[in-house]
Amino acid sequence: MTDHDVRVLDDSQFRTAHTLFRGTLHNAPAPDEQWKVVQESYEPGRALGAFADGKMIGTVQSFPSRMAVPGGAVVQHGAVSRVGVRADWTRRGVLSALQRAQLRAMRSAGDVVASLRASETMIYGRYGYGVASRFRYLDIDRRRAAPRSRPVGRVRLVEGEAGERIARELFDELTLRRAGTISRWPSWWTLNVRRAAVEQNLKIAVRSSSVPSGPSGDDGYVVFKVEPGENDPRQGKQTRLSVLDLWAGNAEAWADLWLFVLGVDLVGEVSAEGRPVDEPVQWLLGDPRACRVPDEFDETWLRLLDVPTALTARTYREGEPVVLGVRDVYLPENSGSYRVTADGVTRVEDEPELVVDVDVLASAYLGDVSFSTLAATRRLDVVEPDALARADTLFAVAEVPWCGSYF
Ligand SMILES: CC(=O)SCCNC(=O)CCNC(=O)[C@H](O)C(C)(C)COP(=O)(O)OP(=O)(O)OC[C@H]1O[C@@H](n2cnc3c(N)ncnc32)[C@H](O)[C@@H]1OP(=O)(O)O
Repeated sequence: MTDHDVRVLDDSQFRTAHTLFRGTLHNAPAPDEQWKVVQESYEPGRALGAFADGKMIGTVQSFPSRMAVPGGAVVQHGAVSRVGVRADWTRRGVLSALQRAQLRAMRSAGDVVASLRASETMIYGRYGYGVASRFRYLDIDRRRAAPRSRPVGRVRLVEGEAGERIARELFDELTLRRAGTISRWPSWWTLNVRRAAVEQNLKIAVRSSSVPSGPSGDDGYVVFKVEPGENDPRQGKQTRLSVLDLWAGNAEAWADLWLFVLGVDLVGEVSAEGRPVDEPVQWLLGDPRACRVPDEFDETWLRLLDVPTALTARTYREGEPVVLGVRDVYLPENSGSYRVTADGVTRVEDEPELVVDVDVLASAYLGDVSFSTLAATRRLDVVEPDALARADTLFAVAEVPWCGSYF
């Protein structure tokens, strides 16, 4: 018997939930103007609240989305966000109750996977979420960078709603190719681009090739902002240009967009966050040391909600089969043995050769970490030692997973 219960919220309760969540991040309630934009991002049926004595004490929410998995298939995805429990109710099992209800609700709604960005790394593993992609920060000393080439296509600044419209169209065209990328929901753009465009003076530059490929010829964009720094007469103006969102349909467009931001005058440093770990920006530069990687971070915390469907959705490399045993406490119907082969996956009664908790399977699922690494760090049970090499071969991917959308 608990002293709280969990319910699906109706739209009259969304603002209370949002205020509660902001409070758990030590932020004041959203002012009315901001709430007008934020409320569109609450989806009926996807926001839950925990209640005690008739008062909301915790909340979780998810956005409807899709995610690309290795091999190119796209699965239904719940993007979990706005998780918070009031400070006077923490460590009494409220989040656990919310998670139990949310995992069940998302699975029932047909979400094959869920993902989130974790405020702290100790929270979500117990609920079956595992780190499945990483991102990195870049800081480029623009005056030292000495780019090796010049743009070969055309990069133009597009202002106002036209810029956002082109960026959205290009994003929809270019995402869901790399494993781990997700579709964005309409309010993502309203909150992260339209509102920020006004508040933070965001700029959007669009790249087109000299030989048009698609109908518009546009094949990439970058959203960035420039924060003027102190005017120090010894060093010139230390102004920072931050790359917030950069997507390109091909290598030429990618290089042109980076060369464009590196070419903006009166900027001391070009920085970026949330970039893929395999992005070779330093190779564009005459002085590769001008590009520093100050940090690498966990990005996607992935939850396989429907393990058989998720395992079947991705492809596998040529190799000998392996039998994986999966343990899932919160969604026990996922527990069992799965025979993974180059041709697909079947549920079996065989004894497993490797046994993983569902959060560890999530970490291996997009290909970011191998079973051998997980075994070496004591994250899985090895019944049959030579199964590790077989699992590594089957799950290997050519390109590291990356999401590139913060929520
Ligand atoms: C996707 C996102 O939105 S990320 C944002 C997450 N929200 C925040 O960080 C806001 C501030 N924090 C909070 O609101 C709360 O502390 C929450 C939501 C993180 C946790 O809520 P709680 O109701 O305290 O969690 P609950 O009591 O169910 O904890 C379950 C277990 O997780 C552990 N746990 C929960 N939070 C943490 C934490 N931050 N660090 C370490 N362990 C934690 C608890 O100790 C407990 O362990 P036990 O089962 O061994 O006793």
